[in-house]
Amino acid sequence: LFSQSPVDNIPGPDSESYLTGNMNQFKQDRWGFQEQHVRTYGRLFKFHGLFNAPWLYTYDPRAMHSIYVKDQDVYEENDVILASFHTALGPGLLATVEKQHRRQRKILNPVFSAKHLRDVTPIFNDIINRLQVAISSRVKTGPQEIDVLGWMGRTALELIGQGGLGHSFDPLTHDVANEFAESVKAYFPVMHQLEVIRLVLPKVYQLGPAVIRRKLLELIPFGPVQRMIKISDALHTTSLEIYHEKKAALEKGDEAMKQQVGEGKDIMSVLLRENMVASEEDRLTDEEVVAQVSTLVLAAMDTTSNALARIFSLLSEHPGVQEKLREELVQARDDGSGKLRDLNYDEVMELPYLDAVCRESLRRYPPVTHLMREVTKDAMLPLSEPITGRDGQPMHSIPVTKGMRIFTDVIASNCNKELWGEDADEWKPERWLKPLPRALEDAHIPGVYSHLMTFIGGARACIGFKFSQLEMKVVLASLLPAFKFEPTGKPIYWNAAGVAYPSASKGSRKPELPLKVTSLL
Ligand code: HEM
Repeated sequence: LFSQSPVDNIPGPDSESYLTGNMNQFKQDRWGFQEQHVRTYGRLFKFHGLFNAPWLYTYDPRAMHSIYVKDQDVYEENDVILASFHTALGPGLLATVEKQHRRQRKILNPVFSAKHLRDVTPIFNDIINRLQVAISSRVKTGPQEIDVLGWMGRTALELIGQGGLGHSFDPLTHDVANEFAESVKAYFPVMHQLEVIRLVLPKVYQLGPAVIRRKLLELIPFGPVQRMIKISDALHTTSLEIYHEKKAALEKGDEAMKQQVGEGKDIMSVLLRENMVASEEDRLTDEEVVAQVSTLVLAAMDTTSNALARIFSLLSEHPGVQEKLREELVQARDDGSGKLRDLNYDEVMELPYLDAVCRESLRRYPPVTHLMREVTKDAMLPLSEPITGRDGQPMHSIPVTKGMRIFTDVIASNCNKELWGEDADEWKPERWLKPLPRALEDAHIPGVYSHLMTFIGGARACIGFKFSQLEMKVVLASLLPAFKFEPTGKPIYWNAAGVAYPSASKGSRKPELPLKVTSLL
C-alpha cells in the first residue's frame, strides 16, 4: 500500500463516513471500539474524527510518558474542555494551563499530603459511621435491596465536603434537598447535552469581559445552556459562601477555627492558611481559591462514588474475597473486648488485603477509562517498541501534527498482557500480595500510582489520588464488618462515559447499583 504522508502511514481502521469518520462507533459503543481495535492494532493506531481528522489512540508506555510527563506542553488539555470548565467553575485546576496551572499545583500539592490526610481520617470515620447507622436502619428487619451507588454518591459528597472544604452538605441520617448537590450531579450530564454549542466557547472567550460573555450566553434560547447557567450560579454561590466562612474563621484565630466543621483541618482551610503565608508570586487570587471549591467537588464525587460502587459490585460477585476482606477488617478493628473501633490513617492504609482489593479494582476497572489531549505543535511521538506502518515498514516514532487529538486507553494500559501477564483481564486481588512481573517494572508506566494510568501522571495527574484511596478504605473498613453485600439477581450494566457508571440495563441512563444488603451486627 502506498502512503502519501507519514500520518497516512499510521495503521488503523478505515473511515466509516466523510462527516463523522469512526466517531459513531467510538461514541456509541466505546467498549466494543476498544476491544475490536486494540485487539487488531495494539499499542498505537489512528482512527478518524470529525471530517475525518486523524486522531490517535494509544497505550504505549513511552508514548504516554511523552504525552503526560516529558513533553506535556506539546500535549495539552483540549481548549473546548478548558473553556467549559473556566466558564462554569472559574480558573481552578481543571481550567488552567501552563504557568498558572503550575502555580496552583505548587501550593495545592502539599495540601493533599499524607500529613493532612492523617488529620482528615477521624472526620471520615465519623461520616461513615453515620452512613452505617443510616443503612442499618433500613436493613434491621431483614435483607433489603439498596441502591449502593446512591449512598456512595451522598457519602462521597459529604467526605469531600467535610474533609475537603470543612462544610457539611448532607447529614446522611435523613434526606435534605440541596441545590449545590443537585447542581454537582447535573453538571456532567448537562455539559454533555452542550456538546455542539460548547465548540464556540473558546471563541466566546475572546469577546471581552465576563459580564458581556454572560449576557451573550443568557441570550441563547436553548434549554441546556440556561440550565448550565443556573448550575454554574449555584456552584459559584456556595463556593463563595464556603470561602468567606473559612476565611472569616481563619482571621478570627484558632478558637473560631475549632468551631468550624472539620475544625480547620480540611483541605480548604489548610490551603487558605498556606496561601496567606505564600510569597506574592506563588499566592492564589481569591477568584482562583473560590474556583477550587467546585473543582474539587466535581473531580472528587463521581469518580470516588463509582469506584466504590464497582468495588461493592465485585465483592458481591466474589463472596470468597468479600469474606476474606471482612475477616481482615474485623480482626484489625477488634478493640479487645469484641467491639469494633475506628482505625487511624496508618492502620487503615496498611491493611494488605484491603489495599490489594482497592488496587486491583482501580487497575481492572478504572473509573476514568479514557483521556484525551490535543497536540499544540508538530512533533514526533516516541514509542517503546516500533509498530508496523501501513507500508509494512517499522515506525519507531509517530509524527503528530498541531490540532491532532490523542486518546489514551487507561484499561488497555492497566490490563496490558505483555506487562501484567496472561491473566491481566481477570480481577485478582491476590496479584498484589506477591512481587509484580518484571516486565511491568521495566516498562516505566508514567502513572502516579502503582504502575497504573488510573490517576494518570505528570503535572496534571489526579491531585486527590491519596485522598480517594483513604475514602475507599475507610468506607470498606466500616461497612464490610456490618453488612453482607450480594447480587440481587437482576443484571447490572456498566456504561462508558466520562466516568463509567452502573445502570439496570444497557439503555438506561439512570445511574444505580441495586445490591442485596444483610445486616451482620
Ligand atoms: C477513584 C477516584 C478518582 C479517580 C479515578 C480520579 C481520576 C483522575 C484523572 C484520570 C484525572 C486526570 C484528568 C485529565 O487530566 O483529563 C484527575 C484529575 C483530577 N482529580 Fe481525580 N480522580 C479521583 C478522585 C479524586 C478526588 C477524591 C479528588 C479531590 C479530592 C480529585 C481531584 C482531582 C483534580 C483537582 C484533578 C485535576 C488535576 C489537574 O488538572 O491539575 N480526584 N483525576
